Amino acid sequence: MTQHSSARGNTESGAAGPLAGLKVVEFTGLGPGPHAAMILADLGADVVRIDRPGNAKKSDVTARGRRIVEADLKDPAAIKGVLELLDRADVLIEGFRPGVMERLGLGPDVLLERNPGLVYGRMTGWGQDGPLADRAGHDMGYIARTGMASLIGSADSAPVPPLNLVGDFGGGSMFLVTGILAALFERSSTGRGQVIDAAIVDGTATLATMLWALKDTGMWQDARGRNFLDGSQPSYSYYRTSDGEYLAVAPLEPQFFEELREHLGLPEWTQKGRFDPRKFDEVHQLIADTIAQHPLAHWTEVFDPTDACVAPVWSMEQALDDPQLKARGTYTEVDGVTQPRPAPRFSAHGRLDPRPVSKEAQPIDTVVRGWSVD
Ligand SMILES: CC(C)(COP(=O)(O)OP(=O)(O)OC[C@H]1O[C@@H](n2cnc3c(N)ncnc32)[C@H](O)[C@@H]1OP(=O)(O)O)[C@@H](O)C(=O)NCCC(=O)NCCSC(=O)C(=O)O
Repeated sequence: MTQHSSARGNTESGAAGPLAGLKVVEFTGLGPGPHAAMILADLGADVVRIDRPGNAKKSDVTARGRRIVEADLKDPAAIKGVLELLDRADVLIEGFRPGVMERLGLGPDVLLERNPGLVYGRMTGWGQDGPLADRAGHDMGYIARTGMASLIGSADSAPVPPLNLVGDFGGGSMFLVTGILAALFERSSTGRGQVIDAAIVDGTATLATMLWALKDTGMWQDARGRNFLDGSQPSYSYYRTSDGEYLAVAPLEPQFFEELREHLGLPEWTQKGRFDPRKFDEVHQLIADTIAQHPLAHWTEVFDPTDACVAPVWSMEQALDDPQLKARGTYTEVDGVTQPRPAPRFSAHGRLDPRPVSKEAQPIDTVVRGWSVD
């Protein structure tokens, strides 16, 4: 019944990329689960998304590159088709509250018994166990409990939410993808799949390992607005230009700060003074006053050819015209929708293009037939 010896079996996706032939079933969730499924699809996997009836037409670009089947999972007849699909799958992704899949008869015990090679990816905020496992949550709360939110923002203000990039995607989807790929590697020698319990709190904590290392060596304070990477130090800060835009100024190393100093005409003592908290305000003011004299375009022209580690703070739209990103083709357009291109890049495949968003559901039987058992 299972096909776990082959991650490159029959598919209808015809996709290019290192994961071509990998069969993935995604149960539509929020944020990180769909993002992880998107990354696998971007890299060529044949991802089939199981959505609620009527939802396919609402798909947005985060659903790119997938085929969609609609199924009412509370209907036993629909579950039968879903089980047939999962019998043929390499990977499952779900992001419901713990226990939801079990109540649907789609828990890991049932599915791994039927398909021992299945890699069963579970994406949650709190994890599959612990006192909060059953509680609802969002990115903001997950990163708050890891101690990370307390470090972002200035000393005299509330923490600043780093959008949902740190928790949902940095600590969430990226670790789910890592777990899935690691389990597939292990399966290639054992033939067996396993359950991946990807919790945003665990991933976020691991993302911050360097901060724990710095704290251990006395180079990091457990407080907001007191550390060299949080914008409080003058040579790692945002500065306002004469046209009301912002410049990111980040020459941490002496040789790079020296380039900044020369181009801004700062006095020599600022090289050392920038690390002295008693001089922070003075150095900050000197840099701010100089940068405020010209518009962003001027500073970009001055600093782009240097190693001063200075960059314009673009809006999303401005980023599309950034010369470096344009040269790399970081963004592209598919069916009239601007979006980031798949990352990373593979020498064997060149630059990958995103596949379009499908807004039409396919019958599940068609997909099952296409995923023939080897
Ligand atoms: C996000 C949630 C709090 C949302 O909670 P709920 O809306 O109560 O959803 P649950 O997951 O508990 O349950 C989903 C229910 O939908 C049912 N369900 C799901 N799909 C279907 C289909 N296709 N058909 C019929 N029924 C369905 C499923 O059986 C469950 O029913 P019952 O079993 O009958 O209940 C939770 O899913 C969760 O904790 N997920 C893990 C963490 C997470 O994803 N957090 C948000 C990250 S995004 C983020 O932080 C951000 O955007 O910000």
